[in-house]
Amino acid sequence: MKLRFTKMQGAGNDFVVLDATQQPMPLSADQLRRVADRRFGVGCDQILVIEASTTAGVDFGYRIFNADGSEVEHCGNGARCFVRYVVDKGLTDKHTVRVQTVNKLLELRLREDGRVTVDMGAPVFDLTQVPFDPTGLAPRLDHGFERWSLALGDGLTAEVAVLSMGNPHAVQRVDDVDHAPVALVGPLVEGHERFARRVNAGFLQIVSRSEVRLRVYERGSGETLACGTGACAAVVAGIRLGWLDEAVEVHTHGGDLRIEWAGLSQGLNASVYMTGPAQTVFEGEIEL
Ligand SMILES: N[C@@H](CCC[C@H](N)C(=O)O)C(=O)O
Repeated sequence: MKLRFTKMQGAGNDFVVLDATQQPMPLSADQLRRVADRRFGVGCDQILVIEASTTAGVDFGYRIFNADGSEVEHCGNGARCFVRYVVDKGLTDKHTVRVQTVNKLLELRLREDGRVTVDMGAPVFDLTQVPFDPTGLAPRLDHGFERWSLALGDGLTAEVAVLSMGNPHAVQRVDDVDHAPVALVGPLVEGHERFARRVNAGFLQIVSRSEVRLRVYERGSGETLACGTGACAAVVAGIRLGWLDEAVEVHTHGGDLRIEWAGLSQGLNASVYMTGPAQTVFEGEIEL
């Protein structure tokens, strides 16, 4: 079977985008892994599948698969590439589109300067929804928000803030992201037994109240150059812990994202807004 694809990237988080608006594209987990493989396939962090929608007020369906073939709920950088794709391909003439993921309705806006702003929805702090099991742990509280000490084995621990942006995140503060042990600690947090569906592990360096640096070891894909939902989760955690103001520039190894959340002034269920780049890299066809 021949598969036509578009390769895209947002702040260096890269995607294979598949158009399933005309016909369904039921790929097996093996086929998804092959597409994502950087040596035997196209290579990407995530595969994004664009589907037609039959729901009133919803323009498209949006399915997301990690490089390991697992289907996930949300992808922030992917959402920006999504709107760039449907506009560039003429699948819509709207510059604000509404898309349905497996658990969220997102509004994506293509701006005049080519960047994209996404209403990422409200963060979720209910631990059962992350899901995270804190049984037997005593949280450390700052400004009323918890951080949990996770035992990682061999005397290692990580103190993480836990929340969901539709997908699960555990954010820890580090002094310097360049020297943070992401390759060692990332997988231990990602697969920690307290996270029943695994978790994205964020490493956050505070530069000032409006500027941070971030690395994320992503569930199902390993460390990526940027993670949009990870940036939202890290900024929301930093705001709740009293470290950050409501608008924050996030520097990742792949580019910069702007994250805004007015949760302390407008209520915890205020939406998080993310703005950043989205680009097409090339198009092609792969035999599966
Ligand atoms: N790169 C993404 C997140 C993709 C999904 C994530 N790995 C998960 O399993 O939840 C982003 O930009 O948000």
